[in-house]
Amino acid sequence: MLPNIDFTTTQAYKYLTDHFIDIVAKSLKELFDTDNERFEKFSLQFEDILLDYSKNRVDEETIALLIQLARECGVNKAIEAMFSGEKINVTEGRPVLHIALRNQSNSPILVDGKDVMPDVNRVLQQMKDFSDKIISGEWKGYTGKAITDVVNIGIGGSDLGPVMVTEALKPYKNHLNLHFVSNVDGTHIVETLKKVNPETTLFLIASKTFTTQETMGNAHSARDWFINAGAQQEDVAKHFAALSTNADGVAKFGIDTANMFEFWDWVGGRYSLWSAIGLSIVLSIGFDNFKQLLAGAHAMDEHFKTAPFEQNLPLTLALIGIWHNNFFEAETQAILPYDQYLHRFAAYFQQGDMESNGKHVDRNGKHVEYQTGPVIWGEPGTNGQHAFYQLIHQGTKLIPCDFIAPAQSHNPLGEHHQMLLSNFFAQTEALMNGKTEDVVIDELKKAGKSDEEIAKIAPFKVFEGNRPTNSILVKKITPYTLGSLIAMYEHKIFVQGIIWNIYSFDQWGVELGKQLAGKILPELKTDAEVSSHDSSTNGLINQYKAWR
Ligand SMILES: O=P(O)(O)OC[C@H]1O[C@H](O)[C@H](O)[C@@H](O)[C@@H]1O
Repeated sequence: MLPNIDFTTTQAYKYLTDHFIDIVAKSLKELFDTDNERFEKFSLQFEDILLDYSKNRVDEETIALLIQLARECGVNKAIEAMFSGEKINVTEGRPVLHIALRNQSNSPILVDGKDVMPDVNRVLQQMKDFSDKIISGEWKGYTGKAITDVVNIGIGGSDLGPVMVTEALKPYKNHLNLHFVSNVDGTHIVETLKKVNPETTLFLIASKTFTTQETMGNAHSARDWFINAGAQQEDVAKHFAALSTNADGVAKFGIDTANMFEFWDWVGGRYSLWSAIGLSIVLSIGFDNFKQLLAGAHAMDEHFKTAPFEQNLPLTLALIGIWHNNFFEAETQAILPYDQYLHRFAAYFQQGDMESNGKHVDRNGKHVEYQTGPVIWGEPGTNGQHAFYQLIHQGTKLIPCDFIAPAQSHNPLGEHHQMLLSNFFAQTEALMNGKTEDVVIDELKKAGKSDEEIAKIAPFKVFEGNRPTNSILVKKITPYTLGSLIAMYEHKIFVQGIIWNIYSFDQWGVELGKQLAGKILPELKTDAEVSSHDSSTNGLINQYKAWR
C-alpha cells in the first residue's frame, strides 16, 4: 500500500513554510559568501555522477526539513512497495516494475506470487540471439541479403526512449542504420521509406498495447510498401518483428509470434526502454552495451533503495524540485544537457515526468490544492544559450535548471570540449551571481561611455542573479552511466509523485483526445457539412473540407 498523506498537513511542511521566509530573504550569492563549504555540503557523488545542488536557495535546515517531509510522506514505505512488486499503479491495478527489467542481481521479484525474473531473462536472451544474428549478417532478408536498416515504428514510450538512447550512445553504434517513425503524419513514414531498401530493412513494430492508432497506421503502411515492392506475404516474417504485451494483436497483424518480443503490463510505456521496447537500442549498440545500460540503471536502483536520504541522489533531486515547485512556485523545470549526444534527453523526460506527474487528482480521488508536476523542457547547451537563456537570466519567471555535462567527450576535437564546458560552468555561475549595477557602470566607464550614456543603458545590463541550478557532471556518457542517469531521473519523478500524493503510473489524461479523434475521423471521410460540435470545431472541420 502506498502511503496516503497530504504533504501540506505535515509538520515538515509547516516548518518549511516558516523557513521559506528566512530563505527568500537571502540571495544565493549571500549564501555562498557566508559559507565557503557549500559545495562540500550540498553535493553528492554516486560512482561517476556528481550532483552539485549547492546553487539552489537551500541551507542545511532546508535540506533537513525536506528530508523530514519525505519521511513524513512515507517515501521509505513507497520505495519498498515499488521494489517488492506491490500494485502501486492502483487505477490500473498493476505493479510498477521497470526495476525488474534491469535487476542484474536476479533476486526474485514476485507478482501475484510468481517470480518475474525468469521471464525477464528469457526475453533478454531472445533479444540477444536475434540481435546477434541481425548484426552479424547471419539473418537474411527475403532475397538473401543481410539487414542494413532498422525502422522502429512506435510512439510515446515506444519511441522516445529508444530514440534518446540510440542518439546518446552513437559512439557505440555498429554498421546498422537506425530510423524511427512515430508521427501518424504520412510524411514521417514516406520520408523514411525513401531512404531504405525493402530487401535489407527490418521493421520493429513497437507498441505495448498494439492498438495505438498512429503505430498501427504506420505499421500497415510499412507492410503495404514492403508487399508492393514485390515481397510475398510469407516474407513478412523475415522483415517484421513486434515488441508488445499483446500477443493476439501481434498475431492478427500477421507477425510471426516467433518474432514477437514480449513484455508485461507492469512495465509503463514511458519506463519501457529497458524492456523488449529496447530492441532497437540492442540492434544499434549490441547486446553487451545494452546490458551495461541495464547494469548502470540497476546500480542506481540499489543506490536509491539503500542509500540514506541524506546521500540519495534521486531523492535529493526530487526534494529540490519540490522546494522550487511548491514554495518558490516555479512552473517549469529546464533540463539542459551540454552534450550533443543527449539532444533528446529533455524530450524523453517530457513524457517521463509530465505524463507521470501531470495529475490534479490525489490518491483519494480529490482535487489537489497544491501544484504537482512542472512543465519539463530543454535543449542542449550551447544552442539554448543563443535562444532562450535570455529569459532565464533576465525574464520575470523563475526557471530552475538542471545542467548536465560529461567531463570526457567522445569527440575530443581541439578545444571544443573545453569551450563547451567553459559555458557549462559559466552559465550556472552567472545565473547565481548575476551582475550588479555597480559592476555594469564600472564596465561601461572602462569602455569609455559618458555618464549620460551609462545612465541610459545600465539598467538593461543588470542581471539579478539568484537563479537556481543543479549541475550534474558525469565522467563520461557510457552505456552504464547513461543507465544510471536515466534511472536517477525516473526515481526523482517517483519520489515527487509520492510526496504530491498522486498516482504517477497511469495516464488517463491522454485518453479524451484519442476518443474524440476517433469520433471525428469518420466525419472527415464524407463531404457533408458537420454540425455536431461546438461552432469552433464545426467551423474548422468545414473549412478543412472546403480546402482539401
Ligand atoms: O506502446 P503503445 O501501447 O503503442 O503506447 C504508446 C503511448 O501511448 C499513449 O499515448 C500513452 O499515453 C503513452 O504512455 C504510450 O507510451
